[in-house]
Amino acid sequence: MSARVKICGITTVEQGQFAVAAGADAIGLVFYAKSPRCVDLEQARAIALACGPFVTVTGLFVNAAASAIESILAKVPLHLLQFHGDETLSDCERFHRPYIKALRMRPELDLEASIAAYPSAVGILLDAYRPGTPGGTGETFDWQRVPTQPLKPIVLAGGLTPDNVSQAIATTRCNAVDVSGGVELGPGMKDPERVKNFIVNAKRGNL
Ligand SMILES: O=C(O)c1ccccc1N[C@@H]1O[C@H](COP(=O)(O)O)[C@@H](O)[C@H]1O
Repeated sequence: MSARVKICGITTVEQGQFAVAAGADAIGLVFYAKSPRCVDLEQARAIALACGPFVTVTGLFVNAAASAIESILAKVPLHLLQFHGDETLSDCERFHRPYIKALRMRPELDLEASIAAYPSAVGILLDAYRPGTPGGTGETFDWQRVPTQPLKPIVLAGGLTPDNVSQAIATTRCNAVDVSGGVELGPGMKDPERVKNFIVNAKRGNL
């Protein structure tokens, strides 16, 4: 099976459309004010509606207030929630939507126990750990740490690029990848060529 691909940090309708045209299975809208990729409600709604059916529109949150998430859900048609902070199981479950939980690969992280803590997640996203930054760092982690028989489907993230994504999939045997910085010209500016190459290389399958 070829890998599922999410292009995260889409900031314009045009970027959403070219990601979908290039074969993205999912796009990500960042609702985290400190990110250079943060979108407002109007932008987010326009992008979500422009992606067309059968594309998973994902909302990324970092320790957001429940009321803020509710306001976004009332306006923006999100299919999947991505919790990228320190959200607990009940924080993730309270919206009754499919969700993925991001775990940052701190050296001392008990990965098995951390995955088991989110039994209702549709997947667990593994990202690099940089102290003080919740994600989107453009940094990789040791792919050998990805479990070969995980309790939950794994989404691999962190520093992926068109050049390393095939190797990342071959090493981890994950069937979903997420990228932000590795397909950009600058923060928030997706590069159509890099997006296309990333998707081609991810979907080419394991090396
Ligand atoms: O993209 C962001 O700005 C962001 C901000 C805060 C938390 C997560 C964020 N992005 C997610 O981080 C990972 C790795 O991104 P990168 O490819 O290394 O740039 C990915 O899952 C993004 O969705």
